[in-house]
Amino acid sequence: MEDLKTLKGEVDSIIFKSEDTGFCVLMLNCDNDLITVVGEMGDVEEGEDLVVTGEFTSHQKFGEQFKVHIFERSLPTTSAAIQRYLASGAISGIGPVLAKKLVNKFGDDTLDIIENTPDRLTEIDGITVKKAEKISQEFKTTFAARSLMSYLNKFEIETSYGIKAWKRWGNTAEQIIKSNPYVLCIQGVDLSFSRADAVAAKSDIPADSECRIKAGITYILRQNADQGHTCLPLDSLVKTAVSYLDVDEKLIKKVIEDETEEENLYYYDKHGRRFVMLADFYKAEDYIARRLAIMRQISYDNKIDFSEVIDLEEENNGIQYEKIQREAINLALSKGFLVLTGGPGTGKTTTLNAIISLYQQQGLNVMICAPTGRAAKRLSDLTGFDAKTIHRLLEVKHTSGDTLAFIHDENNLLDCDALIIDEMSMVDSCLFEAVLRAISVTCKLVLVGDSDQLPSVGAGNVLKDIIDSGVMSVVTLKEIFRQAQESEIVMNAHKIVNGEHIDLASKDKDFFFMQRLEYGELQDLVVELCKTRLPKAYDYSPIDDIQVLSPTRKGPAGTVELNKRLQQELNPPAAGKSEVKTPVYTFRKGDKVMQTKNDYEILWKKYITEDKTESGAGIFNGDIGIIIAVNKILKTVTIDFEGRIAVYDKQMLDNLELAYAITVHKSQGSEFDVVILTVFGGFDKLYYRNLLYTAVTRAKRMLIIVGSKKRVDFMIDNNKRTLRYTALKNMLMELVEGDDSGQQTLDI
Ligand SMILES: Nc1ncnc2c1ncn2[C@@H]1O[C@H](COP(=O)(O)OP(=O)(O)OP(=O)(O)O)[C@@H](O)[C@H]1O
Repeated sequence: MEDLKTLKGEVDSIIFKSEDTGFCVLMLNCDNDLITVVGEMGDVEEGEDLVVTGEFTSHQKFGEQFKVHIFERSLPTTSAAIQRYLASGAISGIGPVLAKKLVNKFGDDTLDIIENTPDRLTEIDGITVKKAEKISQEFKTTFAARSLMSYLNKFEIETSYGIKAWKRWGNTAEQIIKSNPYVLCIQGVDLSFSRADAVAAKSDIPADSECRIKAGITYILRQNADQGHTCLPLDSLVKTAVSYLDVDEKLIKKVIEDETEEENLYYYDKHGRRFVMLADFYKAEDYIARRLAIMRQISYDNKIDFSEVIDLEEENNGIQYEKIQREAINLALSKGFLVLTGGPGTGKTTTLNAIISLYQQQGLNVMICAPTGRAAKRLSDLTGFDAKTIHRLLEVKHTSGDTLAFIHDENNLLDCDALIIDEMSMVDSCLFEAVLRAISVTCKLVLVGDSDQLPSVGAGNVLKDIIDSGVMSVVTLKEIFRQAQESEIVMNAHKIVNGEHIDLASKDKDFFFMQRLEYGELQDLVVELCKTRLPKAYDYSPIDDIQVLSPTRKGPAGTVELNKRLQQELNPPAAGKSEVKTPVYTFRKGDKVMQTKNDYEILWKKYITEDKTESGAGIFNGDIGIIIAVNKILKTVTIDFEGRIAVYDKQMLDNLELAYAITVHKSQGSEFDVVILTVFGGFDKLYYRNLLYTAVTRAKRMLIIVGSKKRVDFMIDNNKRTLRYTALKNMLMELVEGDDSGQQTLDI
């Protein structure tokens, strides 16, 4: 940033412009010198005057470019520039012909007349009073957008935030932001609190102003929601807010009180302690609790015995269900609500298949879904039914402000009589609320999952809260079936979850341990296994079959470093393989990549046959794909996400990572033929039992742990279950308190 320069000139031509991000490539005419200028400059048009501050950078292929950090724009002043500006289509309703007529008539005053005395436009043939008004209005709207971008740009806030604010508040955006810059932190615009705080400080908004405290409290609650909490104890929230905002405790308490009166925040009291909840989480957990309580009540008397149909199902399938499996099937048929839980190999899928089959025999329309694409695919493979992701089932609806809404809700229910959700441990409170809103109260619901897996990425602990409430029908399968006992992956997973140390010396089955106590050696071994040993010995594909997992992103055994090594070995640079660089990674054609954030707007296309395509929107956190093309000029990357083809621009690449190695958290809900897990070094708090259990249960055929035996034992001993503050369990218990409807929690 030391060599910042300022250029002034007129926009000669626009080479590329992204409507979503505001990223532009344009030619700027600076005293008849044409300079390539790149950066986020929003809806800039040909003919405009620009003042850009930035630096010259050298591009391997395109030569010298000027990279913009800050830009200011002013409207063109000369007749020629005004004509070019209007002819470019900047103001809708004016094309090249009308632009010429206007400038011929009004010369340098054209824009002034359009803005301030539009009735004079009627002096031109064909412009009615109505059209003149419309043109003037259009000009003012466009001008307001430009003014907003320039205003934000003064604080070095990127145009992409301006575009989101503009979409949200339109013409009034600038005014709203000037009086309260913290509105930029709302969901959908998503500027960080500290950046909005910097704008406020420069705009002389006092540190103890109500708008700052409100935004600060929301920020603390949202940050904690990102860690999984749907609520926070009032005392901790106040303490954190006092130190973070450096504001008097009384003021903080008063703002929280006011916010609860406005219903932006809610209090929830449990075990004599007061908690504070953001409105969306309060409403989600409250709704879930009420709906489940109703479902429980509806099936209060349904104690029908389905033994005969279960006998028949056994006969048809040549299988004898265990007593506990029969109980689960009977509950699913009679009660209409069931949580089916248990570790690997305990018979969940077998039980589920019987439930689905019997539902269908009863003429019920059954739908099955899972939270991620990979989990849905696995479920389809195991059950033979077409399982969808929850997002696809509910169908994402686009709303202003980028908030998530679904086409299926209480006004447009899903046409199903029974819904099965697998990998329920990954479903957060808001998503489960959306599911319940989209099904009728009489729709049967079976939730399948393993509550010992890591909890959902989003806030809430739904599966565990429902189980721990003790008031809903839950069947826990504990016995490991004989076939599954053959697998050391399965047996060791159960030992891990029970806190038993495992035998790492065994070498003859599917579970291997390779000790490496030096980072370089550890990386070398991971590379060697992926690149040569496993492909040679077992014909596993390094990209499709093998997945490297690590508890952490950081450090030599973390995913960032491992990805760089693996990329270098598995997909090195080569002539004809174009690439694009981001601050963390270089992305190259052929790379295995992963989306790291839910993005409901990314468009994709799927080729069904050569000339038939299906299209849709949404690439989600954890989706893994392969880069099939890189456009170096536009800095776009085309990715094949298991058949869905999506094009990413520069900004979207921020949410993309190399995926030769991924964190255990990101692997939730997926299974891979071979998992190589690194367990060495790193922060103690990332090395705990449930994380190891989740990693081990991702492997279908082979698991190889590379690292330190001491660290593996430490993980098994560290039973710090991540504490989550949530309200659902208590809400449910309160609602059914004293109601003895005979729900069963079977734990055999
Ligand atoms: N009643 C039964 N009698 C005999 N074998 C059974 C029975 N139930 C399940 N099995 C077998 O036990 C093994 C594990 O069952 P299943 O795949 O249903 O478990 P799961 O809990 O879904 O496991 P995972 O979570 O690992 O997929 C399978 O081989 C299955 O065929």
